[in-house]
Amino acid sequence: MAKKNNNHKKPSSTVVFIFGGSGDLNQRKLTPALYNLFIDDFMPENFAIIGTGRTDYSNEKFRGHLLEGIKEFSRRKNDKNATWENFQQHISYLRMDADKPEDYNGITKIIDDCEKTWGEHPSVLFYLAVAPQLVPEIATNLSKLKINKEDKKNTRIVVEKPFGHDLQSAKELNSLLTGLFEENQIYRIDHYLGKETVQNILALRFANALFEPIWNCNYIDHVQITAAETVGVEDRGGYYEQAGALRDMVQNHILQVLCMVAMEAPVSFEANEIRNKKSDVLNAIRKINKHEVQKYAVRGQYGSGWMQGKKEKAYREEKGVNPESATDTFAAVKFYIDNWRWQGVPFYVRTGKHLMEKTTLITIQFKEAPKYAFPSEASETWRANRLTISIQPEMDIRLRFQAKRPGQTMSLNPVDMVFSYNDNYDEPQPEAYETLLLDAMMGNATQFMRGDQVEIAWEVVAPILETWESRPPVDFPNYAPGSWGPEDAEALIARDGRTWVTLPPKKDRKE
Ligand SMILES: NC(=O)C1=CN([C@@H]2O[C@H](COP(=O)(O)OP(=O)(O)OC[C@H]3O[C@@H](n4cnc5c(N)ncnc54)[C@H](OP(=O)(O)O)[C@@H]3O)[C@@H](O)[C@H]2O)C=CC1
Ligand SMILES: O=C1O[C@H](COP(=O)(O)O)[C@@H](O)[C@H](O)[C@H]1O
Repeated sequence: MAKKNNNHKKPSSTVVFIFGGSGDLNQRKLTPALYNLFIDDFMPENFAIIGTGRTDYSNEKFRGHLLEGIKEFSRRKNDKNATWENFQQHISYLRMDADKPEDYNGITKIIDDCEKTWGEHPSVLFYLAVAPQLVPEIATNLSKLKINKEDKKNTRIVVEKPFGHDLQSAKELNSLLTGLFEENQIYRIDHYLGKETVQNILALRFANALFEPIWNCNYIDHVQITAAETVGVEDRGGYYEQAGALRDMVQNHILQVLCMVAMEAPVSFEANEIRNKKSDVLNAIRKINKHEVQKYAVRGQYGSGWMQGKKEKAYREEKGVNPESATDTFAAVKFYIDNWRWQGVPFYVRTGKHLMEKTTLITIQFKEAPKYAFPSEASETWRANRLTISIQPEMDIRLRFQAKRPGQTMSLNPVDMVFSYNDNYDEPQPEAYETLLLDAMMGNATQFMRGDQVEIAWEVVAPILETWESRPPVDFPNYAPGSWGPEDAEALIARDGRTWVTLPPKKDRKE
């Protein structure tokens, strides 16, 4: 069991304002994350969490609403206890309408009160957990506050996804935000970057001399990234109709993960150094010609059907969804990165709702061993050297290689060497939002996206989006819930003589 390093820094005195305090994201993710940081002693001695919204909550009712969220959604399902009693005293609610400039006076008053009580000037984090159309109004009003004028260094704004709807709107939003704030005040969040296993990609690659020499087109045949979900769109049909799988997952989470796999070695973990290296990858992704979209990208939409013993509705029957919707609930794309390291190596990515398994998996498929002396009947499996990085729900890394099966004949079969987080570390893994909220409070923007990255990522998917929008699908719905998506997604990779990799069911895995 690996030993825990208990040396940690804490943020300085901080006031966290959560716009959308009464909303779903705060109840499910943000407050539970802050509570876990409190339990783990990462919160500063002086801190205040202020939820905002138009709902008429008293402080007490608001705290009760958040406690319900902790009980239901936190990795620590805490009942009312002494820790909660202590934590909740830091929480209050500010009723305000984000569209009314005069309501922002309440924010200044709270900051001034905290300063007086704590005897020091606090850092301020504005977390915008609201629909994207509210962001410009809120950001404009916040930029005018005294705190932003007097202390830009310690005033930060976190902007939730979606960051724009397309390249043009992302550019407009960037231009608005960077006109109001310094770039280093803006934290564009992508929660995948807060996942332990995603952050570990850099450790795996750059803290070991073992992998880096073979991490290139000389040794790697191809890379796969699967981000599959078993859930459908649930109650988010209204949002999802405007988004679709390519916008919701590929433009942000999957491209960010791809950057972690493909980037060059950073010289430091400074925010701009990491972001520069990621931007280099995004810039090197080959732009898909609109007339070739069909060759490189596949879209799908789930129909109705039985999944794990339950009858699931078709996407077109979900609440808030157009009965003739052309929105993609599945997307698969083949990317190429045109640089020295990755020339000719395809990166196959796929994501979708109502797929067979909840799994986020990265596969690094190495090339075949050079022609060797073993008789051809020794092995049925070619390309046996493979590294699979399970991001979630399992958290492990498997290195697959050939071994001789015991016996009198030379018979080879692939075996797995496994590193599992659970077997190696006894402390629980922090959730992504814990890591990212702590980083934002500490002023560490390394795992947040810079404006240019978001724009390049939109440029990468733009030809696909535009082609799909101009040519409505003729075959939707085209996959059944509980499958691995449309057949065309199998064809996308099979045409190249490859197949999608999934882990065997847990019960059949040899750990
Ligand atoms: N929920 C999730 O799991 C995820 C959400 N996100 C993103 O986070 C953001 C918020 O999502 P979510 O929490 O689900 O949305 P909700 O619809 O649950 O919450 C929206 C919030 O905005 C507030 N609000 C709306 N209009 C106003 C206004 N005029 N003035 C003040 N407050 C207002 C609402 O408060 P009130 O009604 O009290 O005014 C409510 O607190 C979205 O951008 C979403 O894409 C991102 C990843 C996951
Ligand atoms: O941002 C989003 O991510 C979730 C998937 O997140 P995960 O951490 O559970 O993998 C996805 O369900 C949602 O549609 C999307 O907006």
